[in-house]
Amino acid sequence: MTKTILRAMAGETLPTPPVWMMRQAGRYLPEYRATREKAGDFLSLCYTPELAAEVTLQPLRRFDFDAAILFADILLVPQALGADLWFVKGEGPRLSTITTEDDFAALKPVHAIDETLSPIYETVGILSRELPSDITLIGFAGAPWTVATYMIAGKGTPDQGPAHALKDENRPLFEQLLGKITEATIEYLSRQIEAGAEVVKVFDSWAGSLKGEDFDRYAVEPARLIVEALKRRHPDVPVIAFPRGAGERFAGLHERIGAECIALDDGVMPDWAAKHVQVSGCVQGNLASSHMVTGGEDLVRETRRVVDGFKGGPHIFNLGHGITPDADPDNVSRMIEAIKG
Ligand SMILES: Cc1c2[nH]c(c1CCC(=O)O)Cc1[nH]c(c(CCC(=O)O)c1C)Cc1[nH]c(c(CCC(=O)O)c1C)Cc1[nH]c(c(C)c1CCC(=O)O)C2
Repeated sequence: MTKTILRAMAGETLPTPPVWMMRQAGRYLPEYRATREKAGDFLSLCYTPELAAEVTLQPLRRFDFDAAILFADILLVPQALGADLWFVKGEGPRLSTITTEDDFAALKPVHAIDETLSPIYETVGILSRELPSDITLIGFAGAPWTVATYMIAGKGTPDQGPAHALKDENRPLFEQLLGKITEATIEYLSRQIEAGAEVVKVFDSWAGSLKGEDFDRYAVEPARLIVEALKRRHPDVPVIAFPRGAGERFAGLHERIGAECIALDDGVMPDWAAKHVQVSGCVQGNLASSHMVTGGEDLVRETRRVVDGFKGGPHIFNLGHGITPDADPDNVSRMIEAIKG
């Protein structure tokens, strides 16, 4: 086992952490914008395997990254379950909403998702053949709670209010929806692994808005179920869980979820996280993505602080959240230089 990402996820402390970046294929790169133009729109890009593979590979041609992440989106699963999905320029995703028993009953069965998602597995297959042998291929899906927040509201919301409201007003329906997304996610990630994904990551971008017992029931438990089911089918494929905004609740999550790696956002300090999270296994993170816009001495200093903070244990360097479209690609090079020298 030579790939650095897999070594870190197996618990090895490396002299230099391997690095990749959330949204590393994205609008901050002119070559991404050109390929997206060629595809016509974002969803066509996701569903055209040759082009999706092309944009996945673009950042690796520029930067010394140790992993490639499949180019797709967490909202393809709701679409595969029968929700309408479209993107409004400058605003973000829109979906048909699930707020009643009838809406839920109209969704397709879980086994039908492959009809929509097979081009994604094809992209994974292309990447698994074309990637350099030292680069790890990461597949991903959204976590059930985060995906549900979009399915219930029909769009992104600052506080996930509509999903919290459904949870309070019709908990059985809310739990049925989460259960269905959980099952679909297990199938989707299994197919990605069978097509060649070497690691899978579960993005729970809105986990932080779940309070008290809700965090355990709707962030931790679905992630645990997904990991458990994947381990039964693919025991050797490591998992990254990213319950963004978990704060102090990041402590103990390796054990509770069963994931080899816990991804940290920039809301926790490396010193704290080394002591309370990294003691239990590999961590990924957590430079604030704003440094990719502002650059300068702060970028170098903060990059070193993250590297030094986690140097005592297994660590994969990453940002705390996705790189933004206004980022300067030169700052990515500076960050990697500060990590790898
Ligand atoms: C919540 C969420 C989504 N998608 C995703 C999340 C979870 C992580 C997070 O919190 O960022 C995850 C995601 N989205 C995308 C990836 C690809 C892999 C990667 O490079 O990390 C991944 C892992 C591509 C994308 N997904 C999207 C883009 C931008 C699309 C474009 O080219 O216009 C990319 C590169 C679109 C998207 N997709 C989503 C939103 C809210 C948006 C619009 C926001 C925006 O416009 O930046 C849903």
